Amino acid sequence: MMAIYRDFRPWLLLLVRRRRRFLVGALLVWVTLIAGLALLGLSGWFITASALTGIALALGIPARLDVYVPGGGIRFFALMRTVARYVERLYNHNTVLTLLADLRYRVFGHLTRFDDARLHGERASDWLSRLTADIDTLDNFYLRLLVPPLVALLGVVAVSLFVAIWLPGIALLMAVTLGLLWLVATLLAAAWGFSHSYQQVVDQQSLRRLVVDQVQASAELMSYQTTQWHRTMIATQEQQAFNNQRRLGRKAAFINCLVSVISGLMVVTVVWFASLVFNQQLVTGPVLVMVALIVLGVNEAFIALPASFIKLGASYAAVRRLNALTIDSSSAAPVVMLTEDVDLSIQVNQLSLRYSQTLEPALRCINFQLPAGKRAVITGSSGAGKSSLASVLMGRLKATQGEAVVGGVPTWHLSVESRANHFAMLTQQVDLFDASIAENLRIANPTASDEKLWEVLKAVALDGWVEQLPKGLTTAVGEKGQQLSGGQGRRVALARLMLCSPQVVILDEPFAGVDAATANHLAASLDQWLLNRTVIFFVHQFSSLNPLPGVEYHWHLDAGKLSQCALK
Ligand SMILES: Nc1ncnc2c1ncn2[C@@H]1O[C@H](COP(=O)(O)OP(=O)(O)OP(=O)(O)O)[C@@H](O)[C@H]1O
Repeated sequence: MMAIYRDFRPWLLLLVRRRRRFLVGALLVWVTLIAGLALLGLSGWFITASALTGIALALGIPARLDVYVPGGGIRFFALMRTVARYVERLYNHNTVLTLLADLRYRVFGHLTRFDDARLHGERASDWLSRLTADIDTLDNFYLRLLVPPLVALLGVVAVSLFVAIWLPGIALLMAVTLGLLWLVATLLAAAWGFSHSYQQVVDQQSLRRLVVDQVQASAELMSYQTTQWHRTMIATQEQQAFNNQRRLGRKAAFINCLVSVISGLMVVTVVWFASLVFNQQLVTGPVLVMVALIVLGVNEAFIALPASFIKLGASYAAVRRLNALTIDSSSAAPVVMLTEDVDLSIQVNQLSLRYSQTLEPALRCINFQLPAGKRAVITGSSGAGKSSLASVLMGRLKATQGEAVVGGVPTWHLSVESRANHFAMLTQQVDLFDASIAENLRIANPTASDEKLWEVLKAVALDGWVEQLPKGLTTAVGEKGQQLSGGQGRRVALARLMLCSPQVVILDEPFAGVDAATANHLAASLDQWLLNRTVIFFVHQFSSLNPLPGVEYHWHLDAGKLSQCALK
């Protein structure tokens, strides 16, 4: 129980920050409920009183009934109920959207502090679940799990006090029974459905993963003739999820049935006791009907409780997964801004890196210095550690030991803004958005003119190709740039890089996927653009096929160890 509270606590604290909104929202729900009960009770009283007065007059017994006050009261409560419900819906939806923004802000805030290894360590479908389903589950928390039980409890107090004016004994019976009903609809429902609703989230997550794999790897599954095997896995997982859901459904139905039986029995008992009191002429007929109707009406506050509380386990599963993000990002580094006129030389001291899931370090005790405005090349075979070193230099990965210092500041400690303003990197895996060529280029510089876009496209030898496309710059590149060849995608990414003005540039395999003539063209353009910038090229081999312009230093990486080489 304590562990559950501990896990929910940070998210409840978010609600506490908005406590005024929360309380006003709950008050509006309560006012709507009370207006509904008053309308029901007063209407019952009025109809019964009118009928009895009519019968009395028909029998020749003198009788009198003021129809104006109760009639006015009925209109007042009917209006109040409608207005309160409208305002409550408006206000509480606004609260939920505000909460959603708080939740997303908190989760995205944690994500921005992750390094590359942590971000890539999770599957895309898992991130999708966390950013959509988990947050949505939590955002239901306020409207389904906090406000309704509070309003139901306050409703019980108000109704019991009201009934106690005429029938104190019956009011006590009602308060006790409704209290019991409250416990059944909240705590019992939550405890009973906890493991199943928790499992439901786990099952959905597994299903989502399997289905995303099936779609993304459909070509491989088909070529190895394993599509059927994978489909069977999905079907098995689906069956497991169905079975669990069925069990949860049965429990929910049982709790609902229990709530209906208890509330039904309570209504019968109240009417029975009230009729005994009526026989003793301690209470009038209209009051008896009014009490019976109010007791019937108050059940409304309990109807939705079991369905919400039986899913507490699902909220808990979502909270635990989101909490894992908070814990992971708690080692966040302080953020330091680089001043504008700082000398951006690169200095690497005793730098080592080991990924959490590996035994061997990817980088071992690396030392080198690159003066500002100079160009270097770091070579290494596949798996030697080039991309890892590039990520550490960019401050996207935290070194296990030692540090990479740029402009006198360890890169890991640099603010996102400083890195964006001063650094640029062409990675091996380029990311293009499902947008037009122009939109993909303008990510680097939203105000760049069409002329500027054509200029950088020319620098990467793509101008001719774009010119002959019917839609030119507005041609869509497809999801992840799938409508471009690998080499074209990399050149669009390189052109995008050339639209910014970084002082430190890291180019990981800049000529991969292009022929020798295009590589020479790119080298000439880069030579011009890289003027006065501090540059490191990462390549497998440094040869005539790899025309790296203006390089003055050459280091070689071998199994994470760096050694200096003579320039040929
Ligand atoms: N996210 C990761 N988690 C665990 N190990 C990793 C991760 N990324 C890289 N490694 C490991 O670190 C070592 C260096 O990898 P890295 O990608 O830096 O090499 P590379 O020289 O860039 O290779 P390539 O030229 O093939 O891209 C490899 O042994 C690799 O398996």
